[in-house]
Amino acid sequence: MELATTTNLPSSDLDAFWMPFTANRQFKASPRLLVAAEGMYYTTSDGRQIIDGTAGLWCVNAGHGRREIADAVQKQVMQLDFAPTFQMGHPAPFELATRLVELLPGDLNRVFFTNSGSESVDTALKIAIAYHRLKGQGARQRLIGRERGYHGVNFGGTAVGGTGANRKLFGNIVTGIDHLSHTHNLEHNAFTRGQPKWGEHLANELDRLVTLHDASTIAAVIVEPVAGSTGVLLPPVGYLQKLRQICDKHGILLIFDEVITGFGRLGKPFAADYFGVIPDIITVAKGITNATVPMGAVFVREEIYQTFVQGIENGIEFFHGYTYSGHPVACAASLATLDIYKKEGLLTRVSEIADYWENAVHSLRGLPHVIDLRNLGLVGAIELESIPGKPGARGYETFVKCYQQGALVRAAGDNIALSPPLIIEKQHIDELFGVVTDVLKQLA
Ligand SMILES: Cc1ncc(COP(=O)(O)O)c(CNc2cccc(C(=O)O)c2)c1O
Ligand SMILES: Cc1ncc(COP(=O)(O)O)c(C=O)c1O
Repeated sequence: MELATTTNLPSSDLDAFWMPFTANRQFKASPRLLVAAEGMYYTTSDGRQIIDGTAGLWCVNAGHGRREIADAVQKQVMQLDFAPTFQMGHPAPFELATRLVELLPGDLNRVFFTNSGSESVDTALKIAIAYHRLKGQGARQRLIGRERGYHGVNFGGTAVGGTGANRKLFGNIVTGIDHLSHTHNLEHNAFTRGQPKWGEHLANELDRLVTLHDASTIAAVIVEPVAGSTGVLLPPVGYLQKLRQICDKHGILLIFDEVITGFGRLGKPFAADYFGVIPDIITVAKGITNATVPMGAVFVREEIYQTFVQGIENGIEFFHGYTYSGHPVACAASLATLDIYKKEGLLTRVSEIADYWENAVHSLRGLPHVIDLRNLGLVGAIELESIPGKPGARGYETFVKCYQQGALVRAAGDNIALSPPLIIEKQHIDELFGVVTDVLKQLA
């Protein structure tokens, strides 16, 4: 089968696909199509090579076109394309779960497989509520998220998420939700290299919510250790540690949503390792298969799992799951991905290049409309001053101009987020920031 390599798609062929998180009319009037990818580069439908500054969508950690993963997927499809894991099984998810928990800190020993980050988040939230019920504390149903948080698009993740645009069309889909303040503050932390110094005290808001609702009604707090989708907000020094302490004090479960930070993004296997804070539950997706096949997972502490299996007399302990939980082909892709991470040291490689990356990010200071620069590990953000009355317009213009001039970046409002594959070399960093610098200089 010949793969499409040029954009000879008649415009009518663009009609049927309802694109996610996209201005469909604007895109279809001037489509940006990628037709191939390898290593650090995409090939556009008009034959241009552009550098991937976003690892696709924070997910192609090992770089594009990995033959090892393709071979593993092909072999699995021909050997066992699909088998159910409801009251049935096949070897791959058991092998993968064992491999995965070896990477986790503490006693996060058990893995529930999903198909996405959104499914991982909703699974984690259901586990938290059910856990408390099984412990005889069924009143603990409140879930606490954070402003500007992103936890996917299923009902639970939307409800605990903190971005108005992602919530306003859907009303009050889940009750019993509250939010902590976000931690972004330009007055105190602008242009900070690494973790901001101001803001630990914001974690104390959790104590205020406990006073307001009473701990007996609160099941869990869910945060992204580094908030990605909103434009990269970093935890102030001490903030996550404070959240952990307050959760422990009140018997509240702490959930780290590591869909972005998981699998080496910060220079450690997980953000939990990087910050030295072990949550009760971790959600992942994206890098788990290097984005080759959709997959997610939820890691839970041993005591949570034991509460389920001991809390139910006999039979099914957790009435939850997806047709494709532990899908053979997704598992094969993930096992091959973990092999690459191990062989190439990608779960810790970022620590070797983080300083060079940091200097590249902060080299943008003083360019037109740049009001903040943020970095940690191999994540970066450029905050641009909004055009009055047109929030997001400058970010979108920067994204389109970067695409036209040779780089894929991510616009989150007027923030430009950067999160390249972890295989990036210094010459790629120079290329990426060369394009970004040129584009920023062109901004009116
Ligand atoms: C922290 C977090 N949690 C959950 C999800 C949902 O995962 P799925 O998409 O696989 O259901 C995400 C996904 N993160 C995500 C997805 C798409 C775009 C962007 C962006 O930065 O614009 C970020 C995420 O970043
Ligand atoms: C009617 C119906 N809806 C939804 C689902 C859930 O689909 P998935 O398991 O892919 O989440 C199923 C699964 O069997 C189903 O039969």
